[in-house]
Amino acid sequence: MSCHTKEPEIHIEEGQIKVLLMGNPNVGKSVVFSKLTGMDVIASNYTGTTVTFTKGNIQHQGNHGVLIDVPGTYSLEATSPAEEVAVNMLDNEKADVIICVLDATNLERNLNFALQLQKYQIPIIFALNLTDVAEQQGISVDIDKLSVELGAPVVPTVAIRNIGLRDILKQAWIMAEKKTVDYGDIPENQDERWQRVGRIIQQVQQVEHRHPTLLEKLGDALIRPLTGIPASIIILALALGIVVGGGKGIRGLILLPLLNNFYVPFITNIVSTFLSEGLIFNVLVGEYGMLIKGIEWPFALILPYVFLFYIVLSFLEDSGYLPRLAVLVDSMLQRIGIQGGNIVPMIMGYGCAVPAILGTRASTSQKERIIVASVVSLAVPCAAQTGAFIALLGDRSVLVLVLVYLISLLAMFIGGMVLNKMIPGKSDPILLEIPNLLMPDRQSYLKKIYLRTKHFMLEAEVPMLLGVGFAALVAETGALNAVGGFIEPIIEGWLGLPREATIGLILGVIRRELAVLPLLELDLSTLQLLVASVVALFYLPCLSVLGVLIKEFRIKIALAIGISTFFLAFFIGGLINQVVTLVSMLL
Ligand SMILES: Nc1nc2c(ncn2[C@@H]2O[C@H](COP(=O)(O)OP(=O)(O)OP(=O)(O)O)[C@@H](O)[C@H]2O)c(=O)[nH]1
Ligand SMILES: [Mg+2]
Repeated sequence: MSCHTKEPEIHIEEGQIKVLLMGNPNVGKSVVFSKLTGMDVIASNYTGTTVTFTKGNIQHQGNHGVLIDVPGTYSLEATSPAEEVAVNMLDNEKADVIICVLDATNLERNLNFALQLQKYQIPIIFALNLTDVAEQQGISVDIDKLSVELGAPVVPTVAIRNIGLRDILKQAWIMAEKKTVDYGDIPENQDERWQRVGRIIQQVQQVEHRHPTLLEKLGDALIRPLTGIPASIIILALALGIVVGGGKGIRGLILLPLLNNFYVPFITNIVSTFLSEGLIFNVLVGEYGMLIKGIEWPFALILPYVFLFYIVLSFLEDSGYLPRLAVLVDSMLQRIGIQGGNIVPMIMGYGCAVPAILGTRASTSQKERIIVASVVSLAVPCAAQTGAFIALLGDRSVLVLVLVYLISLLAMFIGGMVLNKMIPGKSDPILLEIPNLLMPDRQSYLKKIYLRTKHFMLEAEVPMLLGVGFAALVAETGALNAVGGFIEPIIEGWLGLPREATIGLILGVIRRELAVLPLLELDLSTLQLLVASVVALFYLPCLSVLGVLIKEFRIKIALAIGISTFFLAFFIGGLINQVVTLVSMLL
């Protein structure tokens, strides 16, 4: 998952070979890519992790080449934008070699794809991956026979442990030398192909019937409603407990005391030795001081939650739990016109909406993509905004905190149903693939958490500093009064909030959590907290989300999403204020 969306350009120099990494979804291509290139790309245990291509450099004994990580695809007739990327790469890139990764625990389906690839007449090396999991399941494959059947080298690999990868690299150059290949008779149609696959499987694969492992039993239990639903409730509650409780602990016990007892006096002292009180002094270390809030907000308030959220999310991703959750909620989601598989990008939206929206590329219908992207932009608070909500409400009113999240769920559901009715077309029923339940690989798990947290810090700190600086200027120069006076009827009349709440609305344009954080500095009643939080929840997708919406859909759709969330924010927030005020007057 990455918050930047620029697609790399492929540039090949003289003498370099170009290698495509292809295969069915979720077979370990991205792990192979990371290991061979040393570049960090995200790998997760579900279909559709990679939705665009990434290019990296490889070398072997002084030879150089370019390796391209491609989204997984079930067949060469693309059914989703992600698969389209893969098929286009094959058609247009003139690769010297293809490394086709096969899942040893799922050989039949993988071989079907392998045979389809052969018609391109490009040299192929097969990496028979996940052989560790296959072994646990009692599956063994005769590598030599498979290699003869496929007319190409087959290398057994365990990508997460680097096993077999050096061999793959060596073979890549050997095969690139061969300009022509001969795969013999390539099956013409699907039926012939499946028959051929069946014959190969009979020749090369042996399955020893043994008792299912504990992980396999657990994996099954998590899908069956009777055991799966209670388990999902426990898992989600546990996840919430870790993020909310853990974040609060880290913040209250470690970060805030450090900040208030050491950092703030220290920095205020330094600044006051150079500056006397005045505008610049206040912008730096005053109420909204850049050096105070610009550090406190991202590091002490938001970071603990973002960090813990990624610890939990990455675990759910790598274990293969998310597709299991998707099966359980499938019937609920069908009601709003989307398949269960879309729960994956939706859950990712609780981290950041940008990768969530990109993740919809794995979806097979444009209608579903728009529904998921809209719902995530409208009502799913990102990890940073969740941190801000907890900071604002955790101590003052847990009830409001719970209400905000219930309202968010309700809005997702209603929003989805309305869009389902509004947008023509229907979603294709597709069987969701359930991966093996895996124990996350410790090294890649930690790396992923590190990458995501680092990315958040880089992405959040600059806008946060600028935003805080802007807020300080506006507050110190009195410009806020001018703006505040202009929209007073809305802020004070309709929403019942103090004029200073306008700062949140101005900053919220930049990032979602900035719509919430300025409220911390105000003394709000419980009702005001609720109203302000609801407005902040729906308010606007942040700038980078708007950017990705424009890129992924047409600008018209991006604008429609932006404008509707904006108006809904004021409408729903105000409605809550007016209704509660009226009811309390009547009582
Ligand atoms: N046990 C084990 N796990 C593996 C191995 N190779 C990959 N994995 C895990 O399998 C999952 C899928 O890996 P990815 O690299 O994301 O798969 P992909 O083929 O890139 O998937 P898409 O991008 O969705 O097409 C991840 O959770 C990996 O950690 C392996 O050899 N053994
Ligand atoms: Mg991938």
